[in-house]
Amino acid sequence: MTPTPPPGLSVVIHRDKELLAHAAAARLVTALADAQAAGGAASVVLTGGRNGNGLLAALAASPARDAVDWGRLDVWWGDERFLPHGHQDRNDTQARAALLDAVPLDPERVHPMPASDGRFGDDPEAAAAGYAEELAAAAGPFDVLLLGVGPDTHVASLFPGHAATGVRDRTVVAVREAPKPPPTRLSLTLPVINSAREVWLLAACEDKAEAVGTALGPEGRASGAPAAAVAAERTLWLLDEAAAARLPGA
Ligand SMILES: O=C1O[C@H](COP(=O)(O)O)[C@@H](O)[C@H](O)[C@H]1O
Repeated sequence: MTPTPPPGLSVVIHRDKELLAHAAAARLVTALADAQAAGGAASVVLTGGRNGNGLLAALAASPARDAVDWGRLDVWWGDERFLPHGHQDRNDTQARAALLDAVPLDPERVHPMPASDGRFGDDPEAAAAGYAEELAAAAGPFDVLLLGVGPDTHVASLFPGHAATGVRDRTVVAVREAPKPPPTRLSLTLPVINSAREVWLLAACEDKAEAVGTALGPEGRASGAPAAAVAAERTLWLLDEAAAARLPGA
């Protein structure tokens, strides 16, 4: 029997990763346009990784993208690889290439996490504190926060069993010795992630099936999977069939 999901959590399964990217992009256009209609501005927190960048590329290719008023969108990041500005492995470099450079954003509303050659120098703790200050100065909860799910169940740069994953007293944390390169990263913490109005977790392809099965399986949070600890007002898992293959009842 398939267990009943906790309140606020839902799972949508698409045929394959391309359809997932296009459907998630369409969903994001609607969510941001709705938030702007209701409140004037909207905010989104971007993720790195294959599925997050796939969504942004699908959005760039969609004629519906202009339903978003890009000049009234605040863009934040959920995590960043702590590398020099413009490095090709930085999540913000990849997001700019996939979408951001192609839409008329207000540069003042784009909030990349600091780079290792930026104003805090090569000091990730100072950079995390600086981003936390920037966040604190912003109004209101995020409208949509995107998370890619790693094959080890990590989200943002919160890895299973890693000290940063347990941090509850800050909004942004420096991550050292991450198991996935590069080892030094910055990440939002779980309390701020869970304070978003909506969090969407994206996972596609076979290599994510075990992680998805663990996070959404009977053990849930007790599994220690960071992805299982994500619980916002609305938590939406957006999967393809391959990533959903080990869900309970699949
Ligand atoms: O390193 C990272 O990995 C995850 C997942 O990436 P994927 O390529 O396995 O989908 C991503 O969510 C995170 O933002 C990123 O820094």
